[in-house]
Amino acid sequence: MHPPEFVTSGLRMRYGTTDVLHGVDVHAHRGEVLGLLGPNGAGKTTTIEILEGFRKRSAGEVRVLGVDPDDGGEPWRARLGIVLQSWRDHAKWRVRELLDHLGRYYAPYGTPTRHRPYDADELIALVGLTEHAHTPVGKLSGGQRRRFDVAVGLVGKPDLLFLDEPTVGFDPQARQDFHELVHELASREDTTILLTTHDLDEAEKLCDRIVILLGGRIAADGTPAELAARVSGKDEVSYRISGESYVDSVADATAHVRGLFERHGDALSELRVRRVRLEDVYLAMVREFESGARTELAEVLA
Ligand SMILES: Nc1ncnc2c1ncn2[C@@H]1O[C@H](COP(=O)(O)OP(=O)(O)OP(=O)(O)O)[C@@H](O)[C@H]1O
Repeated sequence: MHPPEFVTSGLRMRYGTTDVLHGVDVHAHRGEVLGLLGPNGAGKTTTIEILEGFRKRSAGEVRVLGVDPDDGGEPWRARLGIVLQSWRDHAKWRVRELLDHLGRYYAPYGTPTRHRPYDADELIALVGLTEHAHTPVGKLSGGQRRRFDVAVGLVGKPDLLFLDEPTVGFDPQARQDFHELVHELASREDTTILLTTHDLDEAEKLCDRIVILLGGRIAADGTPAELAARVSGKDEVSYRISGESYVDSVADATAHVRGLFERHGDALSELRVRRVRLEDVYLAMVREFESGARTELAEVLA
């Protein structure tokens, strides 16, 4: 197997006297879509900015495309694609013009297998902005602007793409288009993608693997199915019998439903089975973490 496209080991970050990353070990292989989840302030952006070479870490080992980001030169930078949480300049440039302009920076870094940059029109079509190719960037709507941000991140045909909350402000159609785009980039272009999102359904759909960061520490790392299995036994079966409502938490919903029919037959109605979703696991972990943090604080204050 190839070495990971990026890897951190014992990554620590301290702002002033506050530690925000306490030894984070995370990696992704080529073509993998990795989701970095966690509540506000967990350290996601800090982690991404260290990988991008925008922030100097306090301690730990980091390799991104085989290079320490603190020493990354232009050829290294040209292989990264970055979509920041917000980016507000270039208002007067038009969409096509600006992509064309930015694309030129990447031209010398093309390889026989990876032509750089993207053709501007192809890229504009890919993010669904063809109708706005000649609109000044400052006149795009919020969601259109976000599509444009994604195009800026992609223009150099990156090997490794960082997406920090890429779908904020997307309407449902834009969201679905974007999900298809991510799948296509990972499968057809072998692009490795690290993304943060607060939309758990999106993470479940998009990510091959998910890392949950809580208070600057990794609380979980696994496929969406592996994480959901952590609360296995918790499929929810709800139903009514003779007007009374019931909700059961069960390991094997099929067997449970069979038993219900055997015992109650026609008296059973409004049967629903709800499988465990990533959101349930995530919220349970965040609640557990927060109650632990409150206990710790109470102990300090006592
Ligand atoms: N430049 C800075 N100086 C001091 N503290 C900072 C700085 N940047 C971030 N922090 C702190 O570091 C912690 C982690 O912030 P970070 O932005 O990495 O979180 P996040 O997980 O990306 O959050 P969000 O979901 O809100 O984007 C927060 O407590 C934040 O206040």
